Formats: sequence, C-alpha cells, structure tokens
Amino acid sequence: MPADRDVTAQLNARGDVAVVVPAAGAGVRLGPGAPKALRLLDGEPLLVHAVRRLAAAASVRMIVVAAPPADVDAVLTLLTPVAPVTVVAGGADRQESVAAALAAVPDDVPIVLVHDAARCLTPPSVVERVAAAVRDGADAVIPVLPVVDTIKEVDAGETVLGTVDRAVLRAVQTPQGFRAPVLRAAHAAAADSHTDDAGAVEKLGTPVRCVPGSDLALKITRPIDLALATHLLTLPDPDAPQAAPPGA
Ligand SMILES: Nc1ccn([C@@H]2O[C@H](COP(=O)(O)OP(=O)(O)OP(=O)(O)O)[C@@H](O)[C@H]2O)c(=O)n1
Ligand SMILES: C[C@](O)(CO)[C@H](O)COP(=O)(O)O
Repeated sequence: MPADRDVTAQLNARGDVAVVVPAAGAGVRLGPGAPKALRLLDGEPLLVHAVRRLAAAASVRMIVVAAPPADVDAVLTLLTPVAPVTVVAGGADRQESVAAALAAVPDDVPIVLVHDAARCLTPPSVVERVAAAVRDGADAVIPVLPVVDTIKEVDAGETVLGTVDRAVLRAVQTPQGFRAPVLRAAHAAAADSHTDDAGAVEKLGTPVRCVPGSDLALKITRPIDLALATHLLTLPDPDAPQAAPPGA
C-alpha cells in the first residue's frame, strides 16, 4: 500500500482533469546528485517548475505526484506553497510510479493526464490543448513534434540497415491525456513495460491522436538539457497575453 498525503487536495473544483506526475526517478543520466525532480533549475526544484505550470491550467482539478519513496513528506512540504497536491510513493520504474499515482485519482474525474516532472517547462497551453482533444472525443492524446534529424536503423554492430522515412515519425512528449477508464484499462492490461502511457493504450488497439507539442516541453535528461532549460527560462512566456499593437 503506497503512502499518500492530502488525498482530497483540489485546485479548480469545476476542472475535469487530474494530472498524474511521475517524479520518482533518480536522474542517473543527469549525473550524481539528488533525485532528478528535486534538482535545481534557476534556484527551484524541477518539480516546483512543473507543478506551477500544471496548476496554472484552468482545466486541472487535482495533481497527484509520485515522489521518491523516501521523500514523500518533503515533497508535500515543498509543493504546498505552490499548489494543492496529493503525494504518493513512486515505484521502481516510471510505469509503476504512474500506476501508484493513478490509484489516488478518484473515479469521478473524467480525464487523466500523465506528465513527466522532467518536462518541467511545459506551458499550460499544452496541458489545455491535450485536455481539449480528449474532451473533444479522443480516447488518448499525445503532444508531438516533427523529427528534425535523419534517423538510421542499425544492427548490433552499429552498421546501418537503412534510413527511416522521418516524415512519418514524431517525437513524443508529455502530458499525455486519456479518458480515465481507458488509461486504467491500459495499465491493468499492461503485461510488459512501456516507455510511455500511450504505448500501453496502443496495445489495446485504441487509437491515439496527436496534437502539437512544444519546444519548451523538452525532457531534462542530460546535463546539457539543464543548461538549455536555464536559457529557455529567460525567453518570453509563450502563454502571456500579447500586447495590443499601437493604435489598436
Ligand atoms: N521509478 C521512476 C522512474 C522515473 N520516473 C519519472 O518518469 C519521468 C521520465 O523519466 P526520466 O526522465 O527518464 O527520469 P529518470 O528515470 O529519473 O532518468 P534516468 O533514466 O536518467 O535515471 C521523470 O519525471 C521521472 O521522475 C518515476 O516517476 N519513477
Ligand atoms: C514518456 C516520455 O517522456 C515520452 O517521450 C518518455 O517515453 C519517457 O522515457 P524515459 O526513458 O522514461 O525518459
């Protein structure tokens, strides 16, 4: 039974979205240090940046964070000034962490989004775009970007087998959005591991719809991503209202 805290925490009572935030990873590829979600970007933990942006999305009713098991109380203390959250203990891999957080989402929330804490600069507009597509009738929705590199398939000896047609490829981000029963069924049926939640839904034969992602939704994985994110924070907020042109 996972530990959990503040299971009634709510943001916007009229919102129809619960966001599940897997944040229990170690961050091995980032190098030695605290669990990745607790490492600092511009003086604040990645998780604080992520939750602040989720809480700014009007559709979001509740946020459930899967934290490193040893840090459940510390994460609740950290996030309480940022937004009302529920915090549960994460699992051994991302899939287990998502399942633990999903278990804390009440059955009356119709839409569930799954969002990596590591994609901590994702703007609220992407959250709303994904939620809107689910509300519009899709069972499952993923934010994507076109692939900009040429992609080669290789064999075990690193010899090229062929060039993949990148026009049919997409780089997949989070938040990924689902009708809640679809996500629950996919997790219940998942026999093997999947690197994203839409992958489990695909295995059920359920169509997954793509919507545009954002360069700001990059996943902080390696040290260079932290450097890039530090620079991205200096750019204008893409969701800020545009100033009216002179004379308008
Ligand atoms: N046991 C785990 C592993 C990962 N995650 C979360 O899943 C998201 C995507 O994972 P990734 O970016 O690969 O994070 P890490 O697993 O921490 O990275 P690494 O493989 O470098 O350790 C992150 O927000 C991470 O905290 C999680 O909740 N529980
Ligand atoms: C869910 C995800 O962010 C979509 O791109 C990605 O699959 C996570 O993969 P990771 O290996 O756990 O970082």
